[in-house]
Amino acid sequence: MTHDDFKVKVLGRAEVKSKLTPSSLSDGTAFGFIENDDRVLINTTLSNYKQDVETSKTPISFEIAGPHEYLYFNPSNTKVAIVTCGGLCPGVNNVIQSVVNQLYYRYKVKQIVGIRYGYEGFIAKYNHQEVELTPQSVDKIHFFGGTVLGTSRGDQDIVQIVDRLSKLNINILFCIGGDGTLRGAHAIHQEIHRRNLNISVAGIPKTIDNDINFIDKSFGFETAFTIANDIIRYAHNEAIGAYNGIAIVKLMGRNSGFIAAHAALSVHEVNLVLIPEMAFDMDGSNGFLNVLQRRLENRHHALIVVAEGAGQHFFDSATLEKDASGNIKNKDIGLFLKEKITEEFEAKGFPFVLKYIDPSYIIRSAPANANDSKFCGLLAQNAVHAAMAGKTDFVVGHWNSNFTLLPIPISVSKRKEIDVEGELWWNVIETTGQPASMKKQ
Ligand SMILES: Nc1ncnc2c1ncn2[C@@H]1O[C@H](COP(=O)(O)OP(=O)(O)O)[C@@H](O)[C@H]1O
Ligand SMILES: O=P(O)(O)OC[C@H]1O[C@](O)(COP(=O)(O)O)[C@@H](O)[C@@H]1O
Ligand SMILES: [Mg+2]
Repeated sequence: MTHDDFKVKVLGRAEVKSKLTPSSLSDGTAFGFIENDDRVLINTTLSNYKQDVETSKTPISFEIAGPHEYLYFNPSNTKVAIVTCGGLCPGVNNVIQSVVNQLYYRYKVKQIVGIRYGYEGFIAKYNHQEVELTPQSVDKIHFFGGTVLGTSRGDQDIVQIVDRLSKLNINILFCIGGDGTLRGAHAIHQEIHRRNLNISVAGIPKTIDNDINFIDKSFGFETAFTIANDIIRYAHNEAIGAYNGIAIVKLMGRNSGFIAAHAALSVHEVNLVLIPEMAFDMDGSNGFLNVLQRRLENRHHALIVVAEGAGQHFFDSATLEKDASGNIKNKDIGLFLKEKITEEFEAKGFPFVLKYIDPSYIIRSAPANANDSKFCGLLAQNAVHAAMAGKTDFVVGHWNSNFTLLPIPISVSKRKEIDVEGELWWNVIETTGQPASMKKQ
């Protein structure tokens, strides 16, 4: 990937050149506007910088998000739509509320509609009516988890979506969702471009899985692993309450183990973490079952956190199922571990007590915690700034302490995963004391 791949698109033909009133103090000091060439480096190490200088390469960087002085859209006749798609995630209502408030109060955009039940809401056959959104109608929604607009999975016809956007005279579409939603947003942008329409498409990264590339965290992720933290601590009591007590907590994380890894790091009592990125064996002296038995022989209890996508290689790939959006439906690795442990230890006559805990949707349907609430508000404000400046096919992100904008194709080019040779995974290994490898020897 090169520097140019990271350039955010701007709508072609400017309709108006409205100006944003600067935010200023009573003494006249104004907060600065962002220029298009304000950028933050992806890699800030000195060695990387030296290497780029030596090879005369333009280092890869992201556009910094923020208010632009010149606006592409004229606020008085701008119409905006907001849609929420994919799985629930803490903070979706905070984002909806902050987009509405920022548009209404900061930009004086008064025409805002909510699309019901994800991309489905654009399609006539479902007969979902748009809802008008005002600061009053979104007043208290941030106190609640879920999404007031409703959501859905499943492919929808992009041509019909753009037909509906045109019919409603929408100028900006905010798509709140994960990688699937962003792929959909890009497809919508391409159809808009093909028809030469001036509609901006903006993404806001929602997913508890935290698997969106080049974004250091998606909103909702932190709340999800914080809820998991409590559950793991309680599970620990179950483990220590019995001789050779084993507690297994399964956490969401379809293809990436960020929730499991961060939750385990936040608890400290976890002894084994299993994630999709790490291959492991059941048998053999270094395999999972022997590692667990040794742990029990030494300490007489064990706390295991397993991400739902871990160990899928134990299941028959011929029976693989997909959800309506084409995402893999993982088999239950928690139940599988429970069965294997029971089989093995019973056959050996090794005493144990096992509790399997699957908090499932509980970690994602709650309202956002304080840090996520703050993060949601700022992501939303920055998405509005960029969209009003005519940027399109972008997702607002966060990197190296800055809010950023990146082209949607870049954000979905690859799923973000834990590097098992990287710092985060080593932190987990050092905190849990688990072996670096659980492969057969
Ligand atoms: N390549 C794509 N083109 C168009 N729509 C897509 C594409 N990929 C996913 N979508 C749609 O985006 C929506 C959300 O995707 P999904 O994977 O369920 O959730 P998430 O956005 O949380 O990853 C679904 O309606 C899905 O059909
Ligand atoms: O709601 P569903 O369809 O059961 O999906 C469960 C999946 O949704 C998630 O919670 C989040 O996935 P998305 O961010 O892709 O929507 C995954 O962790 C989990 O595998
Ligand atoms: Mg997804």
